[in-house]
Amino acid sequence: MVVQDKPSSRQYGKTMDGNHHKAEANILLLGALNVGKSALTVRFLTRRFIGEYGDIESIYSHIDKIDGREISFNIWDSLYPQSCETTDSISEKQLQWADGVILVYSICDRSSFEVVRQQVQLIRQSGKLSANVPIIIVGNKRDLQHQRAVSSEEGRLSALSADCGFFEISAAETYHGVLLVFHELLDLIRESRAVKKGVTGIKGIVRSVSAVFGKKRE
Ligand SMILES: Nc1nc2c(ncn2[C@@H]2O[C@H](COP(=O)(O)OP(=O)(O)OP(=O)(O)O)[C@@H](O)[C@H]2O)c(=O)[nH]1
Repeated sequence: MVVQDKPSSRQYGKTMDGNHHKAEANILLLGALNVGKSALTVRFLTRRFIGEYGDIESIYSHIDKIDGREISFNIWDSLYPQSCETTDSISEKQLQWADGVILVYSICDRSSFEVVRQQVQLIRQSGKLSANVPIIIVGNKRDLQHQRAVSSEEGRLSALSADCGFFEISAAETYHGVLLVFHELLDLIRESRAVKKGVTGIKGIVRSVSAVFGKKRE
């Protein structure tokens, strides 16, 4: 694992013509304070849950092998700005950098769910190219059922209405759920790149048909 301390679009972003010449995905994690963004990142990178993470904003680089192919993940674990209005909680630079976004809330913290709802609107209504960026909404801390403040249905519906993927997971309890989130986002990123190039693979067609007929994808 290589820890990068300074987000840099020159180092990790797309090339000047917007193409990626190697299998690389820039993934931006957003969401309110204390929802588990760092826990998710560290779980994905190390398979471990260490409990306390500190307030560090970093880009982590990690190479993974998926279906026999090497893919380089760059993960921007962001800090929710405490002093800003929610409307300023995502920077232009972050959105330009990101190939895909994971929006995290805690199922026990209603206000963190509202932050995600605002952030998804902010992205989708930005009127920029990045408005169509693939997004997955994640309800974390699923292990804390007794403190649940947001139902699964509500989370799922919000995601559906903004054309986002949706997962409920516990970064504390399992690695598998976290892995699924990143792999699903990678699939969406690949589809989005194929659509931009005018090529829609069989998987994309299956997804479109599934969406029309309401088949669950999880
Ligand atoms: N029970 C439970 N606790 C979790 C889970 N994920 C994270 N936590 C705890 O929630 C707290 C916040 O986790 P972080 O990963 O630091 O959250 P963050 O969103 O990165 O927080 P900031 O850096 O403040 O923005 C820590 O005490 C974690 O141990 C989970 O799935 N279940």
